[in-house]
Amino acid sequence: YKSRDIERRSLDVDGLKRSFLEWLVYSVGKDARAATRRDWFHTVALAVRDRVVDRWMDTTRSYYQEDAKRVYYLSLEFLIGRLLTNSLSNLGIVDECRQALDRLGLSMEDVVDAEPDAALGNGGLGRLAACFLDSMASQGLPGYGYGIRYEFGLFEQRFENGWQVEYPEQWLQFGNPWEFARPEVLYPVQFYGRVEEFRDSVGDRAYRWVDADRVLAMAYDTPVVGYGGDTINTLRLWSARATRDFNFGHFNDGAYMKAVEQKILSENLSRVLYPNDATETGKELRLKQEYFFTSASLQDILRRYLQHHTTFENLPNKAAIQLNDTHPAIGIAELMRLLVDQHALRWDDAWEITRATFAYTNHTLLPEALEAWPVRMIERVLPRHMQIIYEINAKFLNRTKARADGDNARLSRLSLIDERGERRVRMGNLAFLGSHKVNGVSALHTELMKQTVFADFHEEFPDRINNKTNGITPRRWLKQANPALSELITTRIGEGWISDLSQIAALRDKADDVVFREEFRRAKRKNKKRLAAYIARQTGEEVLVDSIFDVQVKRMHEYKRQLLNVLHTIALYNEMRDNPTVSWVPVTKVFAGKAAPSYHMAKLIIKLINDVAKVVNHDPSVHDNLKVVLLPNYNVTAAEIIIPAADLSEQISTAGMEASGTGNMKLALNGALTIGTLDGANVEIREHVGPDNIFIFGMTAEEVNDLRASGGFNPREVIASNPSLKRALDMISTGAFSPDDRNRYHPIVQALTDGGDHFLVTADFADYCRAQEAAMHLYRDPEEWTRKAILNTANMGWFSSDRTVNEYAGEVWDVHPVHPNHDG
Ligand SMILES: CCc1ccc([C@H](C)CC(=O)N[C@@H]2O[C@H](CO)[C@@H](O)[C@H](O)[C@H]2O)cc1
Repeated sequence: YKSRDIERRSLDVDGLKRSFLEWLVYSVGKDARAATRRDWFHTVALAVRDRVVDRWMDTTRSYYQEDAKRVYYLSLEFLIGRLLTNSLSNLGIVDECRQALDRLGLSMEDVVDAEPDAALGNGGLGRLAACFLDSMASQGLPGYGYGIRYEFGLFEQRFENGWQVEYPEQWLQFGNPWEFARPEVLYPVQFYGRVEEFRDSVGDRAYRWVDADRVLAMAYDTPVVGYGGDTINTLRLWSARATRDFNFGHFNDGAYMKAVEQKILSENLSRVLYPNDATETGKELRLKQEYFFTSASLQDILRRYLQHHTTFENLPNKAAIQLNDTHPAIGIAELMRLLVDQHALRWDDAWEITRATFAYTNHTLLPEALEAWPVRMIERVLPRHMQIIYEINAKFLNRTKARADGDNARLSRLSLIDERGERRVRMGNLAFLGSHKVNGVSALHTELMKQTVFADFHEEFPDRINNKTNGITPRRWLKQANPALSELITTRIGEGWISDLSQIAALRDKADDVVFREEFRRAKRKNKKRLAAYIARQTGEEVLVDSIFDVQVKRMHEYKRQLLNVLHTIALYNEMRDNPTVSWVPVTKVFAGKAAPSYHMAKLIIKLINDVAKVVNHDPSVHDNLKVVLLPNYNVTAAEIIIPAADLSEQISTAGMEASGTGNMKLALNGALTIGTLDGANVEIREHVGPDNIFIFGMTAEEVNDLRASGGFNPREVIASNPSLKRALDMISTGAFSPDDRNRYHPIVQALTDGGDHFLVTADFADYCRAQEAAMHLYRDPEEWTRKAILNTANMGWFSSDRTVNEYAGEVWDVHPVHPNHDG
């Protein structure tokens, strides 16, 4: 059915204006005079939905009609951000909407700013999932996202006296106009209970999971508008519901809290996102969240499949399930349970189908981030799954034993169970074993996976590990975030680059075009003015627009080495104070990023940056030559303001520790020059932009490994031999930046000295300063700087997530674009 009222779907200014007024009055229930910015946002969003729903249904209908193979991206995180500009831009009606609002006396910016970020993720992994959704829809691939509809997303970060303080992020407070509640899509999910063994109809041993607690998973669907609006895919997020909202028995006994206890406890499952982005907490509720959304998603996937099929051997040809890290890896045991216990398949058949259906992406090698759930906990929370994991392990080790010829150390490394100390289930091993393909997220990372965490598995299954270097969507991260540069590019090479970023290479020869360079600089300067205004609003600091904007924006983590940047900042500060007559290149150090609330060292680094900023920004002896700002509450929307304004992109992690990075890609695409180590995707960025257009420094991953293995590294020696490093560290340790608490930074200084400087900050300091000087020196030559900046933008085409998802589609998922027919 399609509404005959074509008005409702018209994309012209008048049609939009009328829809806005319709929705405001009849849905938001407000008169234009009384409407708030938020009311107008809801109104515009509802009107945009009208322009989406029909094509959404056409898309889904086409998938059914063609019984197309679908991709299911299972992720505990989707860092979506705002959706209004994205939807308008992908539908191609941004200007029409702006004009319609204008005629109503409204500014588009005000309406856009009223939308809260959907911050359903921590950082890289969550944002990658969101970029992949945009790319799958824009490439016409039948891709579904499955996750959790957290009531509270990633916390709001505020600074109080320079310290990070977390506040609940209530994104749903005023409702979410983009989601469609699906109360009829409801699945039971069980926890606890016990397993009963029985003989099935043919006398075979069978198992049933009984006396378990039940929670209901209810679906909320959000349309994913592809570029051009041809394909509109679905993001299905699960919300926990109690099987019984209210217990009258308890109520009648006056036990009011008990009356709603089950409801509260059940709904806790989708209450809040765990704010750790690289340290597993081992909390039972986290395990239950992982199982909750995975079980509901698999039940939904099988229901959809069984609408066209009666037996399961075809499942791998109709569904590709991607595990976004190990967080949904329990899904392997869950699919086995559904196939064996509920659909009575033979074990081996079920295992073949499971392995052929799943694929797993690893996003980190950090030991503390690799999930390993206590056997005792899984036995209690998911008793049947623990049995199944044991069975999988037994069959695997029996099969492997022959090949291991007595190398028990190897067998115990391969085992799904870590027998050392408290017995734990290695979720990475389970994910690897239960998948037909396993990938890393950059060329270097994938090689390191084969050499370290999965070395034994790589030997066992030499053709399973493959590389899929990350990417970013050029729609949000260039077209929408940087209209100044996008319009310039489109005027020069047309707009094909938006859906095929490889076309941006046509800008290469524009690097030598002095006029284009001037226009490129003007676009950058416009973005820098916008950021300067944002910095003033957020921190009160006035920064010099023509200073070099040296940007490090990412989660706070020791391996990302914000500390190395701070030490350089202090060294530069000292040099400027020592040489006030020198004509310095003015520098604005821009930091932003959240620390996991329980990660105290990261929170101390935040305080240090704020303390250094306080001293430097108010020291008249360096005037405006150096400003340090730490912007609060870094999220997708803040990134869209900061990234287009950056001149220098800080990608300075200890080599071998950043799996890929994606901020590095966004910054280079927006014309920033990278200063970085040969880590993660920095290696491939250098290959594409050219070694002359990037500032590389520091040890390679191999050198880091050797140095660590040698055990011979003594940071105190390095510090003693580097006066500017020593001076900077002495200032920190003597309270130069914390006169109110001189020992505040003892833990940091300790970690960098006697603590062995695990992240090799002191070891890379000198070379980092050399690279910084090279960058400052080049910045004195705007023409040469701009030429290199243009060559960065022009050579970042390969880092589009369209390329990445097409590689997955061809080499892992075996899925093909479907072109929905919209003239149904
Ligand atoms: C169990 C707690 C936890 C939560 C999240 C994670 C993520 C894997 C951390 C993460 O976001 N990793 C980042 O993933 C990006 C996308 O592939 C990469 O670009 C980053 O290098 C990587 O740090 C690990 C552990």
